[in-house]
Order: sequence, then structure tokens, then C-alpha cells
Amino acid sequence: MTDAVETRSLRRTFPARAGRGGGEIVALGGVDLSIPSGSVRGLLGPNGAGKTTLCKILSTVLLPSSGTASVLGHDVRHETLAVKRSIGVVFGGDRGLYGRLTPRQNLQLWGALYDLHGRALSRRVDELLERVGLSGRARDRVDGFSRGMKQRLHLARGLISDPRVLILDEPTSGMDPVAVRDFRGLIGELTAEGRTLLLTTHDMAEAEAVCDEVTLIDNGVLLATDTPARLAARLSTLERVEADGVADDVLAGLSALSGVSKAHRETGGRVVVHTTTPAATSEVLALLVSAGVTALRTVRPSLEEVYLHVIGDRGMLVSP
Ligand SMILES: Nc1ncnc2c1ncn2[C@@H]1O[C@H](COP(=O)(O)OP(=O)(O)OP(=O)(O)O)[C@@H](O)[C@H]1O
Repeated sequence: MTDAVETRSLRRTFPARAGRGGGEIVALGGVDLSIPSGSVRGLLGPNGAGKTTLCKILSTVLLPSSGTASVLGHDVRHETLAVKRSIGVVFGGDRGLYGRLTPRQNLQLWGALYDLHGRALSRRVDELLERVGLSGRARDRVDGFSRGMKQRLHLARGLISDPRVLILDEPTSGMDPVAVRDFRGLIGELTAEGRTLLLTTHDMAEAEAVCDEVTLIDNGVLLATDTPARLAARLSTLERVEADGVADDVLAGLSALSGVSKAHRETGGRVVVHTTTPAATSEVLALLVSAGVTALRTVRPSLEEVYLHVIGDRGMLVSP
């Protein structure tokens, strides 16, 4: 598979503000990123990690200080127009929407900027309003819209030029659960059409649900890229076993096993055993089974736990 987005040693700095001792702020410190065509990549990191800077460079709003970035093989510095034609950007909030206009007018205006006119534009606008579930509100003013409805309009706006690559910045913030479910369906449709998606989010459940791979970024440096499941598997130290119907003496036996960091009973009676190695997990399971316990399961760390672990304590990241 070819890469839809590729960056090599991508660096972006900003001059530090006066009073901060001069110098520079390193927003991106030499980033190598490859996103395969047709995949959904999550970009996760705390505030100030460099996510927006990266998205801005890919959408040609900002120039790199050094290094390269390309979209569908087009260099962001030298082939700006081709990159602009390849990419759609969906930023959240009120930015870029005209409150006094209807969603139809907003999309018509935006489409005109992409050289769409007449019937082709009308057809495209209708199709997109339908796609994001706003057809019924096509004639209402946008300033009366809820945040979630504005998010959906943003998405339609990002799709107006039929881009092959889509950058989505916190796309579901403000959406209600039904809209989020529909949005996830839409993500599936967009990738089935062969589009590549890069989405930044603070919602780990969302990243886990929709992303093929997730890249963790902090301080302008990429810390890890992998599937949510494999990222979680790297942290076998956070694996745990949950079991019901465990007698006290069996619980004591579990606590005494080497490789068990913690074994306790929760309020409802369920026993939770934290292990530090896959071998210890096997031993815990064997002991439980030999004690006649059948209601048990192993639980892998969630993406949220992985995130907190990696961002909170980078030294704990285990190489594959
Ligand atoms: N125009 C600018 N001038 C000076 N510093 C900037 C500018 N834009 C970004 N930065 C700095 O670069 C770093 C990365 O910022 P960036 O906005 O890319 O982070 P982010 O990961 O998108 O954060 P958030 O989740 O808060 O949106 C931060 O230290 C930020 O203060």
C-alpha cells in the first residue's frame, strides 16, 4: 500500500515570546510519519503536543522549518495547489461557518472557493447535507444550530471538494451519542471509498473504535505508532484477570504468586488480579481453574490506560 501522508524529519519551531528568554519553541522536533492510503490514523497527545501544527503543515496553512511533508506524493512546500486539492480539513467550533447563513448557503460559498458552480455544486451540496443528516435543517440559520450540528456541517464542508485525504480535528466534540454513532458509520463509508483519514481526538474510546492505527505524540516527538490492540499488548504489565466466585483462601493463594502485583476483591465480590508478565497471567488462570472458578476473563489495558502510561511516564513504554 502506498502512503497517503508522509513526513520526514519534519521540524517546526516558533520564536519564543519576549520575556521567555528568547530561543525557540519546538512544536515538531523531526517527525517521521507514514499513513497508508485508505486507513484511519488517530493522533493522540496532550495540549501543546504538536498535533495542530502537524495538521496545519499537511494542509499547507503553515510551512515546515525543515524536513519534508507530502500528501499523495505532493510536497507541501512546492506543490501547494495539488496538496490543497487532495486534502479536506475539518476543524471544530464556530471557525469557518457563517452563522447568518443556512447550511446550504455555507456549503455553496465553500464549494465556490473550490471552483464548483451551478448544478454540479447544488447536487454536491444536497448530497452532503443528506450524508451528514442535515437535509431537514437546510433552510435554517446556522447560528441556531447545536454544537453537534455545527460539527456535522464542518464535516460536510471538509468533504465539499471530494478530497482523498481528510484531516479531522476533534470531530465528535459536542455530538450526542446518536450523532457519534452515525459519525462512526460515516468514517467507515469514507474509508470504504478509499479515503485516508487523520483524526486528532482526546476521546480514547473513539480512537479505539475507529482508528486502524494510533500515533502517540508529545512535545513534538512521536512516541509510538501501532494498532490500539497492539499498543495495549505492549503493556502486558497492566494486564489483569477478573473472576467471580473466588473463595478467600484462593484469593490469598493468588496474592502469593510471583508476578502478581495486586489481587483484591471489589465491592460487588469480583476478584481482580493484576499481573506483571504473561506467564503470571497463565499461572493465575491455572490456579483459578483448578479451584473450580469458571467465571473469569483476562482484561487488556484500554487505550486510555496506554495513553496515560506512555504520556505520563515515557520510560514505561516497552518496545515490541
Ligand atoms: N503561532 C504560534 N506561535 C508560537 N508558538 C506556537 C504557535 N503555534 C503553536 N505554538 C506552540 O507549539 C507547540 C505545539 O502546539 P500545537 O497547537 O501544535 O499543539 P496541540 O497538540 O495541537 O495542542 P492542543 O491539543 O491544545 O490543540 C505549543 O508549545 C504551542 O504553544
